[in-house]
Amino acid sequence: MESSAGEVLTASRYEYGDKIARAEPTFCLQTPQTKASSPCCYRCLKPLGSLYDQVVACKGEKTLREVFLDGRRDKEMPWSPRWARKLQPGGVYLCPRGCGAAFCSEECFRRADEDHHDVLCVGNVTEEDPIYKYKVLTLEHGLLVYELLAQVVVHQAKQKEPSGWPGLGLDKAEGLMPFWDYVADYGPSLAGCYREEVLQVAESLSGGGGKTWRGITEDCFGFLATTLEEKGLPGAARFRAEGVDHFAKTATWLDMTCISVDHLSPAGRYIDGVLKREDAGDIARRLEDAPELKEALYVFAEEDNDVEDLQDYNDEGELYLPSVSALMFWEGATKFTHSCKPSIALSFSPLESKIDVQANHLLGDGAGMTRCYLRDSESHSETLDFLKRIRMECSCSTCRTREFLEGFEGGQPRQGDLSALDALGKLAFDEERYSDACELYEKRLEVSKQDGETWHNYGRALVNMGRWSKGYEAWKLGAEVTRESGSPHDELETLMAAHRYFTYRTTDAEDRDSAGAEPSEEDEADDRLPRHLRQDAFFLGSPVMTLDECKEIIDEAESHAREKNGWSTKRHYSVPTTDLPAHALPGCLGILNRSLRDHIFPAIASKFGEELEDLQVHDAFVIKYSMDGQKFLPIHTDQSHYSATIGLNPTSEYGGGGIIIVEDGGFEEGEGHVVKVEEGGAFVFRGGELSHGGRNITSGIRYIIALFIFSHREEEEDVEDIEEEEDVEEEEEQEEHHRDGCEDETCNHC
Ligand SMILES: O=C(O)CCC(=O)C(=O)O
Ligand SMILES: [Fe+2]
Repeated sequence: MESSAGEVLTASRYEYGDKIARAEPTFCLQTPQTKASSPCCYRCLKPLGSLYDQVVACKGEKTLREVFLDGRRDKEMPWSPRWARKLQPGGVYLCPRGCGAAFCSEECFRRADEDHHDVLCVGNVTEEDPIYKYKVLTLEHGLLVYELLAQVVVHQAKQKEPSGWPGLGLDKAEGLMPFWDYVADYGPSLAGCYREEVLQVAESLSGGGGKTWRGITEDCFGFLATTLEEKGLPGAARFRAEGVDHFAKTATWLDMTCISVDHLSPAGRYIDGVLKREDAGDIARRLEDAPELKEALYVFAEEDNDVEDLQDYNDEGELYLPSVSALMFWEGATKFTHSCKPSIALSFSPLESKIDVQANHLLGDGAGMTRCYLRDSESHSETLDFLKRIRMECSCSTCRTREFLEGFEGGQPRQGDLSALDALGKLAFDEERYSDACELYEKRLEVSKQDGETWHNYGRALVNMGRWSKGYEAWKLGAEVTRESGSPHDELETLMAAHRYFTYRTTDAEDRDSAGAEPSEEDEADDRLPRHLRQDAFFLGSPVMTLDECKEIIDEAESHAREKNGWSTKRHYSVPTTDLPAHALPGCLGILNRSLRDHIFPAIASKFGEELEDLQVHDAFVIKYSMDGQKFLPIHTDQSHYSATIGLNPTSEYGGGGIIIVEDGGFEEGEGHVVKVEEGGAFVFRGGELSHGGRNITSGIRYIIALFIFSHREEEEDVEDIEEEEDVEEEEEQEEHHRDGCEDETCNHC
């Protein structure tokens, strides 16, 4: 995709999370509630000023002018995160007409004026002016979407030719319901950041207040039309002629297509960062010299607590941190085909003011980029009904799968159906709709029991759903039937070999007692890890293998690679590592099995409350990072409940390297915590949950053993949870059914 309009809508191959394109937002609007405490550019939504300015502003006690013009913008902060360097000290330009709008530069102000701000600015108008009245009306009712709409309308009315509203896809808007019906019917799907107000208004209006939604919209339309006429804009007559219905339908389309932005402001992120750091106490002490900053740290806590209390509140998510919420319109965002399981996600990078188009799941060659226009999940029939009204085709693969499976009506698929089952199964897998994938694979296995590839994929889908035991059973069964049929399946054989070779699974109490390697008290409060990771990761307190053993494993792996086919690069599907499976290295396997039994499993059991006999290694392999081979491993999550990295050579033998665990919602790519494991040491973490990767090495060689471990217990509980949830949902549905007064005599519920 090249242009900001997002014209090119097919992708080449992208993995989950890959950035496909970047674009500038067309129009932005920050909510009034967050404007004062988290000041951002009126046009592009970049945070204004320096980190210091932002922290001072977050108390909301000073006006923007006071914050930015008090001459101390560059004051140093006690902690300086890398991303803060991207903030622009001094980059604040206030609208010279005095409306209060603040911009990141004069250029941004000029461009806003060119687009719409010269008309919409209330800096030099009286209370009698229609545009003033428009703003008061929308503000009163929290109608942020009408404010954003005004920007689009003015921009369009400035054009001489009726070129269509920029990228809005008017044909789609025409088929929609006007905003007043949309609010009534689809209220819950409104953009998150202003739904509260709009729903409140909806409620008060339905209670018989003087005005109606339609009345408010007619007033808005009238004020705006008059303004365009008074300013003599070329498109004024056109706007008036299109009428209020059209205006209200476009509001609906804007609401559906705009991007709802909600993130911590720099001050919020800073405070969060301070509180997550081990040296928060130190930082707080240094803040004594900077009273404004100290106050800012405490301003969001209810009482005058100490730093430890604040840290606890923050860890529990109880501390309110200053944030930015806004609506954002990007022309390109209206052009994607709808899918209930969209292939892309749109997110906003505030420091650069860019919209990122990211892959939501694996996108194969030429796969269409799709976006979901419905904000909250609705029932499938409601979705279809809605799409019909906006004349959109449903490209949703869930629908296609349902239709296809229902087509069998309990019968068996025929030979001719197999390729369609394969294709839908692959699509479901790529889109991470694993239960659909399982249903499709099960259907296929009804007629092709000896198809190893289907057994393999079926097991993978189950494992990805967290149903480890069932997935393993599928692999085992698949391996048996394919072997019996005389055409064993390579990958199933490898998987079986891995399990046969890990023999440490002992329930022998004596063995367990002699192990005695549970993590010590010091491990529980491991100061090598930041606080927020300690629930999900730990270092083992003592070495899990000797230095000689580490060396023996490296030598064995290298000589295996020399004598056989080198290192493998194809063993892992989405994030390929340069590795050798542990079960191909008999010496390594013996050492590892001992280490698992004596050290690693007891430690996991104790730290995460597991039973030893529930733990099972799913995969274990020696990885080699080198300058002329694999240098890093992209950010990912593992197919595991717990993952472990065992260091095999000293960290002094390579530059860079280590595991990087990234924080969700980081301001900067690569922001995260780096963990380095010394030879013989081990680090264990929730590999299926924490996003992590192998950090780039800059010199030398890094050898590790990576382990993927599952727990049978977690799976059982997960399945129970799902079943419980389903029960609750069914109960709720039944209750609703009764409330609605069912009149069907044959109804099963009544
Ligand atoms: O390099 C590391 O320590 C991490 C390896 C890893 O994440 C993996 O193999 O899945
Ligand atoms: Fe990993």
